[in-house]
Order: sequence, then structure tokens, then C-alpha cells
Amino acid sequence: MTTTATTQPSGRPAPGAEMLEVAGLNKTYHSAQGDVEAIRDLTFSVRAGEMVCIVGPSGAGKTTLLRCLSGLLPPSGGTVTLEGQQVTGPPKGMAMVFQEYARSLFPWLTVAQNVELPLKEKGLSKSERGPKVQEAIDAVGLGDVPDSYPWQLSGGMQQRVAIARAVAYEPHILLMDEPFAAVDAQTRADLEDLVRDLWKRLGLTLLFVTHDIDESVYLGQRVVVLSHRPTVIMEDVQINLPDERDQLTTRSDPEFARHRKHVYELVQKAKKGERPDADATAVAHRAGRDS
Ligand SMILES: Nc1ncnc2c1ncn2[C@@H]1O[C@H](COP(=O)(O)OP(=O)(O)OP(=O)(O)O)[C@@H](O)[C@H]1O
Repeated sequence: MTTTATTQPSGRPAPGAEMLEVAGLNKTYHSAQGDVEAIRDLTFSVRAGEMVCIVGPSGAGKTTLLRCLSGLLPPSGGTVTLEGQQVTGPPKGMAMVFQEYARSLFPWLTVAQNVELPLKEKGLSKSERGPKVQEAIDAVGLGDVPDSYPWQLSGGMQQRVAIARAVAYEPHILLMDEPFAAVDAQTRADLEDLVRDLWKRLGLTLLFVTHDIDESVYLGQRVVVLSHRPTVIMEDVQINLPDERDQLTTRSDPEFARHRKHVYELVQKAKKGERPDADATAVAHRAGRDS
């Protein structure tokens, strides 16, 4: 499919333009212990400015998927296309935030230096970097600790640094891999609101992987539910909640409860090994053919 890439002054595609296209993606790991088919046949797309969450049972292949999307792992088949270009290595317009903030920040660099590093690698001059670093640190509420070292900060604050670093880079798409799994519940709620706020204010395109069903419904405009391994899509669920969300009102909205129930049931089915109808039929055909 071709991209109708009308771009904005920032170089990002205009909202609604095609951003990420995953077509027939599959991934099988080969090892001495045998082959592991992690991803079978994934097709979905993300438009510029969308917030898409991905949930699925443990071991479904979420990390494998993100690694294929970010060009860190070659797929066994199918394609990943970002802004019309096939992904064959880490793409320039992509940033990632991982669960393990402690490992992703450099302990010998200050908050500001951690945020600045990718901008140096991008080739920006010192005078260009300064305001972008300040803006990103302010945006995540760490404006008063630019000279602290990561190990002087709480877990939630460290994850804010990782988010600031990703945002300062001005990625066209931001991938987040269970970014709040290691922080306490209150901090997690604050960080969820921070991500929604940054997404809206900065016009980010976000792909957010989580184990947490409530979190996926609270954050996402869509929730893509993955089946058990080998992974296919169980359902791509549209979340019809207002764009203005907050922890109290949104989570007590009957529509939130309805979506939550639906996604929960899908994940339970996935855990039991149920598959979407089309794939189950294909598996039955394959079994019949092979017997
Ligand atoms: N390097 C590897 N070699 C062989 N198998 C692997 C490798 N990495 C992952 N797998 C297998 O691929 C499947 C998917 O793993 P993956 O880590 O992508 O799942 P996940 O959904 O991210 O899991 P979790 O939610 O528990 O983090 C699992 O069965 C896993 O054991």
C-alpha cells in the first residue's frame, strides 16, 4: 500500500495518514531446542496520531512483535512498513520506552544529559539541543531536577526521564513496551495520565504494549488483542470513550466497564488457546491436510 504522506512542518505525517503497516508478519525462532513459532500472521496498521494498545497473554509474542516493528529482529515472513519505507533496521523516526528504565538510562549522566544524548546522535547543535531538552524535562514534570543522576530519583521519576528522552527526540512513532509494569499503582496512574497528555499535546503516534487490561482501555483509542502463541490478532477493539479522560470519571463510565469486560473475555479466551474463527478454520484445514 502506498502512503499519502502529507507531512506537517515537523516532518511527521499529518494526522490520519498511514504511519505503520504490518502485513502478514510471522516470526519463528530457531534454536538447538527446536523451533518456536512466536508470531503466525499479523496484519494491522496504525495511522498518524493514533494511540493503539496491544494486550495479550504472557508469552503471546508482544516483545517479539515490538522487536520486529523496531527493526531489531528480522521477521521470518511478512513486512513492516513505516511511512512508506520497509523496516529492515532501527528506523530514524521511531523511539522506544522499555519497562526497565534503570537499564535504559545511563547512571553516569544527569537527567538533562540522558535526555540530550539522542539529540546529539541526531546531529543537532548545542543551541538546538538546549531548548528541546528543557521543554521535554518540563513536560514530564522534572524541570527542577535536570542535574540529578538517575540513581538519585524514584522509579517513577526515572521512567519520566526515559519518556522525556523519547519525546525530545521528536519521534514520528513512539513504541512503549510495558513501560509502567515496574512502578507502584499510584505512580502508574500518574504516568498513564502523563502519556495521554503528551500524546494529545504533541500529536504523537503511540503503540503501547501492556499486560494490564484496564490500562489498555484507559489509554487506547484501539486495543489490539493478541491470541496465545503462535500469535494472531483475536480482535482489534475500538474504544469509544471520550478523548478527555481522567482516572475517576473514565474508569467509572459504564462504557469503560463494557470495553473492559469485552477485552478481558478476549484475553481469557486467548489464554485458553482459543483462536479467532478464521485462524481456527485454517488450523483445522492444516491438521486435515497433514493427517
Ligand atoms: N530468542 C528466543 N529464542 C527462542 N524462543 C524465544 C526467544 N525469544 C522469545 N521466545 C519465545 O517466543 C514466545 C513469545 O515470547 P515474547 O517474549 O515475545 O512474549 P511476550 O508476549 O512478550 O511475553 P511476556 O508477556 O511474558 O513478556 C515465547 O514462547 C518465548 O519463549
